[in-house]
Amino acid sequence: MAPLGPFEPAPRVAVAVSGGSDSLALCLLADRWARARGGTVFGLTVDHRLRLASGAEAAQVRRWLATRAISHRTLRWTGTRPVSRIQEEARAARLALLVGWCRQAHVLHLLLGHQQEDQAETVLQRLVRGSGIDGLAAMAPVRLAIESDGGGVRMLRPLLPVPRDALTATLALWDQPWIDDPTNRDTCHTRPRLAAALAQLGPEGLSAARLAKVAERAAEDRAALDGLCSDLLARSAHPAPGGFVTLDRCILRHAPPALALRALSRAVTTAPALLILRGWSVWNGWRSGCAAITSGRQRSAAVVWSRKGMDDSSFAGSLRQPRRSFRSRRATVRSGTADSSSHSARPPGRGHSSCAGSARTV
Ligand SMILES: Nc1ncnc2c1ncn2[C@@H]1O[C@H](COP(=O)(O)OP(=O)(O)OP(=O)(O)O)[C@@H](O)[C@H]1O
Repeated sequence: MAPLGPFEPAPRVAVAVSGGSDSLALCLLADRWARARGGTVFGLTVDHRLRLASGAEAAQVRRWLATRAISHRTLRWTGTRPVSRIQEEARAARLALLVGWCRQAHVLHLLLGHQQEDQAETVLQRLVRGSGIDGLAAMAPVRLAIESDGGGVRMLRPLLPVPRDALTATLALWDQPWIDDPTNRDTCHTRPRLAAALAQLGPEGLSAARLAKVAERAAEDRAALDGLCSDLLARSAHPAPGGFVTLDRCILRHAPPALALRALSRAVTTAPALLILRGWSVWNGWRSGCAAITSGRQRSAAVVWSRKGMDDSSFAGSLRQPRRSFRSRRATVRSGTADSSSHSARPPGRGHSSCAGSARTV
């Protein structure tokens, strides 16, 4: 696994502790690691207030950590209870609370307790969705959570290669009980069903360790492709008048399609305005600021306009391309392709955030 550091000399780290075996073990292990370096651990428990027991569980975690002289904070979710996608909403709210606390306390590292089985289930989930290597790379051991003001927190998952059994054994050794959340076994939820599927395939040789290895390899391949993609963008992007960036279609056209699409996808997600088209063609040159690459095979494509340059990570820019030009260009694309998307009927500058969502799937 990639190194989790760097850490400051006396590291101050927060650990997200639900009270389950994984995050509790992580908190105790992190505490030992930090103390040995003169650092401090803060245990953070989010009380989602979605279950009756959640307040009592947070208080229990606090007591357990207090006996080991580990600081603890309970963060309460005060938002209105969502009516649908409760798990996703709760996870998003939890991360926002955890990252927000770290920012305010000037803690740079937030540790999460996902372990090998969690990673394996994520890989299975992505396989079911038909993901490519980006999806199969599953959860990253290190991720930056960047907030709107540009500040950020490093989210670390040190336990991804560690099997759950090793963690429960560690807790048993230290005589530390944990909270057993029955919803983790409730087959109404996807993850317990995936865990059951994984267990069923055990006799065929499939294991959490193997699936976690798939994720690790996919992450390595993705990193290599990302490097090639950066080279390709550096070679194909040229500044154009008016603050635009033009992507050189010849260079993109001669790149392997998977790489060219990745480059376009990267350009789309870093450009202030974009539009999705479909078909198979590569072209550019519309008012010096437009480039497109599309793939019939993947049925997705992107047109990128950038006023500020390829490195601009904001979607805030507005686009004032004349509709007429857009339509005529769209006709050109259609004439050379088998398919055209309803997205393409959207004039530039309108609703580009929905296009942004599609762009990530490019
Ligand atoms: N209520 C919470 N408060 C703080 N952190 C949480 C909470 N719920 C989950 N986490 C963090 O997210 C990680 C993954 O969440 P997940 O729902 O898979 O864990 P869990 O099964 O509830 O608990 P554990 O992973 O500790 O056994 C946890 O290991 C923990 O670091």
